[in-house]
Amino acid sequence: MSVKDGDGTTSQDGKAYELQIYPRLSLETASCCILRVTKEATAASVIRDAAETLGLDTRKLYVLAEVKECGGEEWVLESTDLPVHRVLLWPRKAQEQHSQKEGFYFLLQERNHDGSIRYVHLPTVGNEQESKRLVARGFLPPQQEDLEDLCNLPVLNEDSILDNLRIRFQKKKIYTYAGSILIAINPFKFLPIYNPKYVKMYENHQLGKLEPHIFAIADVTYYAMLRKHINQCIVISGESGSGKTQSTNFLIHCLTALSQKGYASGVERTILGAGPVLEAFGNAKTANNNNSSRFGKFIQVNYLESGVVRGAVVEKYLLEKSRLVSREKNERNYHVFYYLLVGASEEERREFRLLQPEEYFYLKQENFMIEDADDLRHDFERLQQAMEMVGFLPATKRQIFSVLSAILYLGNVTYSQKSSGREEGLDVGPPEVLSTLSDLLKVKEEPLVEALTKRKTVTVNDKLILPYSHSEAITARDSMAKSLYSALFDWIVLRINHALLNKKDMEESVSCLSIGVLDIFGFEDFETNSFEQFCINYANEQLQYYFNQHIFKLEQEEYQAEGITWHNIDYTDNVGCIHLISKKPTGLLYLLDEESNFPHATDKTLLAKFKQQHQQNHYFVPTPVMEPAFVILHFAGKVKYQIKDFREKNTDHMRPDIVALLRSSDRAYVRQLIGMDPGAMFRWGIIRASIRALAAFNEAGRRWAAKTAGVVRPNSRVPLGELQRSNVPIERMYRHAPMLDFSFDHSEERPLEAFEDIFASCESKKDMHAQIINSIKDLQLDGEDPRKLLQSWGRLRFPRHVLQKNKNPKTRQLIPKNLLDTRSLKYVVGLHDRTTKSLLHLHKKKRPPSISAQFQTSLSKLLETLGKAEPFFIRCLRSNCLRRCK
Ligand SMILES: Nc1ncnc2c1ncn2[C@@H]1O[C@H](COP(=O)(O)OP(=O)(O)OP(=O)(O)O)[C@@H](O)[C@H]1O
Repeated sequence: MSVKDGDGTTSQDGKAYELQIYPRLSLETASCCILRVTKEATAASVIRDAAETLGLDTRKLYVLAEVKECGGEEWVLESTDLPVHRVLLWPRKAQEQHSQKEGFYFLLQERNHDGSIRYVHLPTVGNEQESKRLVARGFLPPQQEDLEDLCNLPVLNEDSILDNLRIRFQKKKIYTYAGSILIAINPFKFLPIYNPKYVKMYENHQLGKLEPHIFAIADVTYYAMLRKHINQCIVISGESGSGKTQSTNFLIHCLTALSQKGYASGVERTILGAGPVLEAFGNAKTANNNNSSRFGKFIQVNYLESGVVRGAVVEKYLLEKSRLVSREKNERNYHVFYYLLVGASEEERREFRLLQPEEYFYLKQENFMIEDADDLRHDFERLQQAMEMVGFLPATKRQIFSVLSAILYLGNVTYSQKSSGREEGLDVGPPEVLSTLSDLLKVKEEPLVEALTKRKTVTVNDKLILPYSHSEAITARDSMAKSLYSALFDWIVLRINHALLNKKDMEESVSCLSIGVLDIFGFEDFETNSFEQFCINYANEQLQYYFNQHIFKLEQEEYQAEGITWHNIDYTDNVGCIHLISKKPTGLLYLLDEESNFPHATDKTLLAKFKQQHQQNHYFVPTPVMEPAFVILHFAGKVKYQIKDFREKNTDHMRPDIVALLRSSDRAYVRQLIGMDPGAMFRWGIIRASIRALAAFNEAGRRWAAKTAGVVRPNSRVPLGELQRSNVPIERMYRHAPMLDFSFDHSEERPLEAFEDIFASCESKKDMHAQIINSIKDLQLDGEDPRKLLQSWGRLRFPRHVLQKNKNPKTRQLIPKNLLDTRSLKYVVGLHDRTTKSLLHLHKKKRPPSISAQFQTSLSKLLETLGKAEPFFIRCLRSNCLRRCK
């Protein structure tokens, strides 16, 4: 796709876009047709134009499918979907060159009258099966050098297993079974085995009948769920860069495709948008992977009993917060910072007060070089498009970017010892950084400086204010940045879940079936391991235990119960290690919590406690007395953990004085981030959007009136102030909501003609009012009746001619429907807010739960969900670079 300005068809944004459409039909046609369309062109109009251009029989039915070869994805567009919007999510190169070889394109396919798609050229499996049958009957010699299932190896040892995997991998067979477990070796290159033909080929097939494939696992879980009415889960494990996230994407795609028979539903579209948003905020370039997920996730796809997707939920685990303030050389901070800094327009740069990337302390610690500026610019556009797909209004996007900018500025806060002799404490600066910070976060400078330099402690009788030492102040500053970012990430996950929610989920009576996919960080053993690795490896111990239970223990018990002669297989039972870490009351995590709460404790006393309590434990390996570290014998090997900062990291919540500071912000979004009332901002966001739309309606009316009277007024916009003056209830609303930031939203500026279009969609003034009432009826306006507000809006001028002439019954939704309901938002908050609350110190108890306790809670919740489901396992392996698929 390419963008052309000026000539030809133009969209609201003044651009015409080129689409290349490849026919995949039973009859021979031209290899491709090129259309020039606007951003608003629907799939239906594109199909019509393509069929005409290609000279096809227009009585036949066709569908348009978006193909993303690298993800194995093929999404059939609904007639109202907008193809150009999809293209805007593609990588830059694919957008610019838009040929099939870039792996992103549109297909035109034929559709049957029952709605199913007519697939042509399905791969044939007949011959292969025939030859297998001949081999089985002894007519052909067995010619297999490699086996699809490791369980069939005549000799089962490490060498034979690795040989088999290697031979298969060299033949580009990256998948192998070990019983029902799928082993996937990352080929680091695209293999053409993921398009919908393969989804179809594996549909409703018994595992093992066809070549091993990830779609086979998706298919088995889907049909097992429907047949047995039991939830299913797929646990994906493997080291960083082994392909877990890619596998998750293939699975989610297949699981939704199976259910929709080729059509993308609203949920899938939201999932589609959720991916790039989560990726921008939760992924970063690391030494092992240019796009490494720095958080664990569990995506649960919910189904109706009929097998149709009805919603989805994303749960996240342990975002790596430390990356925000420091990381290894050649690694990067979260993608979104670079997207913003390189991709923002001049206007955005001014608004968010952006500097050059190398001017930020939080970004310049690594060997800083941005060679991929064009990609980053494109990724920023893609991110914005994806944010829109999950329902972020332009104003919300701007609030998010302001917070990101504030986080970066925090890193530039510096300290020096107070110069004036007698006064103790620190000077904080530089002044321009502090004033920008105060402006971006909308907090007063004085309390900001206080929070950055002094600790406030409240005791029973007294309030103590103590100045930080230099290193304590740096920790406090970084802690503020980390907490803000992780609150932002939690908020984004929450809003994605809100967009993915199906209202039926709120009704208990609706019976629920689901398939969950767990993509969680693998076992870690670095040169220096700390608290983060300790938590991650503990999660892996728990998952290994779950794996053992299902693969060995339960299976063997079943054999015994059925009286089958069976020699129990020895497996490494890791329950001892789990007890060492988490058994009450002396497990390492409990000792850590104890020492984290004890005011005089240090890392040293913590280590002494560990040693004293567990000296005799087989899983607690002795270390030299002086070494500030301890070693644990994990199922995957010994790992040495440095005790330094364990206590501090375990209690790294948002500090109460920082919470108090942010609560005083004049920016509703910042207050919302720290958990005041997630609903409030959301409601006001919608009202604000409605008011803006109405202001513009009004102006369009004026313009029309002026035009018909032969006068064209140059000033095309009513200042909101004018609106305010003329409408008493609106004025009252301003008073009721002093925190609202009603400054005009420039990024939302659209030509007024666009609003005439909206007028055109309403049959009458009554109709327009009905739409707006409908849009805001769920909102609680602090006792204000929305109808009263509308009465005043009724005084706005409407262009009579448009209202009279237009009889088009199709109405247009001003604000996405699924985002209009605060009840559902509250429901999602209830589901996911536990960790946010803890993080932000909002618990009723005096002390919020420690980070490890929160992690343990979310892990137990996960294990409980997994425990109720039938599991499948995918083990991802990272191929080494010498033997990668050529
Ligand atoms: N099946 C596959 N086909 C083609 N390329 C793949 C496949 N699996 C993985 N890759 C490539 O390998 C890269 C790393 O994979 P991925 O990000 O999924 O790893 P990961 O295990 O999730 O890593 P991390 O734990 O760091 O997030 C991907 O960016 C992709 O380019």
